[in-house]
Amino acid sequence: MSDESRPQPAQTPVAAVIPAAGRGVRLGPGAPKALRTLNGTPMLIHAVRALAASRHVSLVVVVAPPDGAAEVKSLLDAHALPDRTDFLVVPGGETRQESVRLGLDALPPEHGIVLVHDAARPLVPVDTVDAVIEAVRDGAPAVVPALPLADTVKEVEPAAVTGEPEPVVATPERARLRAVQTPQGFDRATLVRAHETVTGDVTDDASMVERLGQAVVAVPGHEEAFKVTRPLDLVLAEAVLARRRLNDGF
Ligand SMILES: Nc1ccn([C@@H]2O[C@H](COP(=O)(O)OP(=O)(O)OP(=O)(O)O)[C@@H](O)[C@H]2O)c(=O)n1
Ligand SMILES: C[C@](O)(CO)[C@H](O)COP(=O)(O)O
Repeated sequence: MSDESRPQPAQTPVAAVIPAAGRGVRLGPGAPKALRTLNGTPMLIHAVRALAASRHVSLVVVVAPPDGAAEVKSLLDAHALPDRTDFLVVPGGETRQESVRLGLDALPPEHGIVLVHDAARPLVPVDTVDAVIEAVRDGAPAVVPALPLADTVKEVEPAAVTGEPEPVVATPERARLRAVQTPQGFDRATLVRAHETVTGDVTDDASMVERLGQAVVAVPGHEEAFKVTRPLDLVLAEAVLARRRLNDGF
């Protein structure tokens, strides 16, 4: 068993890095995605509250749009957030990978467990956050929340021009596939090493740990942890918030 796969002491502090520096091109013209509102509250604030709802998370590092750190600081000051949680804001980079690395660079030394959570997944339930933390505490160097797929997936030869027919080359066995969400949880040393070592295009942090040859495990994700990517996702997110309000009776 490597150093990184030993169970973590129960008191190991947990920090969350929230990359929020993306433009949201697929959502269409407007403010940077994390600053757009859902039922009147910026998506980023929903995401920060979702992570700070875990009593294990003692620090949230928000990675703001490169020229938006001051605006994000003001937003955090203007919204009610738990007292037990500290907040830091740092400017982000050109890619998600770079933004996460800038967030990691800002972490104080004591946080041995790090969650990385997309600002674009504002409605993740706290039970999902806690399940990820628990699996890291139990000794997994990297943990992803994941769901089975509803659609059949095809591998294609991508067309040079969008909209042109694409030859299908394979159909992976759906029962073995999972759609991966965030927060992804890590033993901090493992995640830092992954960001120092792995180069090239990646779409999530756990795949960087896989490239180190370290184990990554999946725990059950949640439908409400979906990523707000396209305009219809905004409609779904506001509907989820409305349903929560009804269920909470206010
Ligand atoms: N340079 C970047 C790019 C993305 N992100 C963050 O990474 C998360 C996942 O990215 P995605 O959903 O793709 O957001 P965008 O990059 O904003 O979307 P798009 O690709 O449509 O522009 C988001 O919270 C986004 O803000 C980031 O911090 N820095
Ligand atoms: C990290 C992620 O949310 C896991 O599903 C996803 O890969 C982010 O992709 P994006 O294209 O940066 O939204």
